[in-house]
Amino acid sequence: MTTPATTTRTVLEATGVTMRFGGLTAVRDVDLTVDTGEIVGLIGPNGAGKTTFFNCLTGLYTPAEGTISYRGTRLSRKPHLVTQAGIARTFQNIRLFANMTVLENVLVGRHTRTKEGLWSALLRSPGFRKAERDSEQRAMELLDFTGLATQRDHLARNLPYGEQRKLEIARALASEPGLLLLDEPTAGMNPQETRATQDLVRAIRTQGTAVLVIEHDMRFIFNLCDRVAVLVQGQKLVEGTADTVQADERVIAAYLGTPTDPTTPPGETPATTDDTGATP
Ligand SMILES: Nc1ncnc2c1ncn2[C@@H]1O[C@H](COP(=O)(O)OP(=O)(O)OP(=O)(O)O)[C@@H](O)[C@H]1O
Repeated sequence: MTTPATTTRTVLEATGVTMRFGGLTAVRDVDLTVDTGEIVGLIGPNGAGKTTFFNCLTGLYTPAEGTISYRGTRLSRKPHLVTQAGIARTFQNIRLFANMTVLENVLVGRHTRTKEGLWSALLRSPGFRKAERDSEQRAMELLDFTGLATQRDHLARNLPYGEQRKLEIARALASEPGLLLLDEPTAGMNPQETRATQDLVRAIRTQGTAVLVIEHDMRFIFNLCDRVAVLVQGQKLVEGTADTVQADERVIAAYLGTPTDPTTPPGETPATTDDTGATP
């Protein structure tokens, strides 16, 4: 099914996405697009709904309302099919295979791009061995790209924290995504590692993968992103360039936690409860 409004440049188009947990509306009527060659930031205070929105995009959650399309085609609600379609992600809490090597972790990320089936693998057919060699070559390219090639045989759990985050990115890239979702990629990093991650994300964009990134480090976001969307209490409050977002008083109010509802445009009455009666 194609979405007529989508342009050929649009990689991701999310429209009216709403996700509820019982009485809590964690994401409310959020629209967001990411175009080819873009790095888009998603920011907001703790509990604003950023990770929940990512989980809706990747099929981990099924939104109550809204549509999500990748390159004009509605996405399946099954995470492995979303990856196969071209969206890869990293997680806020690192999810590596701790007792596998660095190289093996990246090879796992290749599985959606390997056509050889179970019997081919069990019989170690020539086709399977060729696919295995190609996968390993691509995995090594990605380890070079992310600066992890010399650690290829180290166990993932023995890597320093910053390198584990890089390995998560390498593994996500192994599925050859057109869109990469990064959930707090610099959490726990020192300033030098954060700058290196900034360069890495730019390089990923240069290689043709659009990026949507959640991050609390504002310097990182404003230095890096072409466009920034701000979520507050599940709603998109503002979207624009770094300058637009930084100058918006409602964004400042949301971060400082002023008692007025920052999602209410000036002159309107603030909403205090959601439609289920719960305070968002
Ligand atoms: N599985 C869940 N069940 C119930 N409530 C949830 C669930 N996941 C998230 N929430 C709630 O939804 C709201 C949004 O949470 P979410 O983790 O998406 O926010 P966030 O913007 O990613 O926050 P942070 O920056 O702290 O990671 C919060 O109130 C959270 O408690």
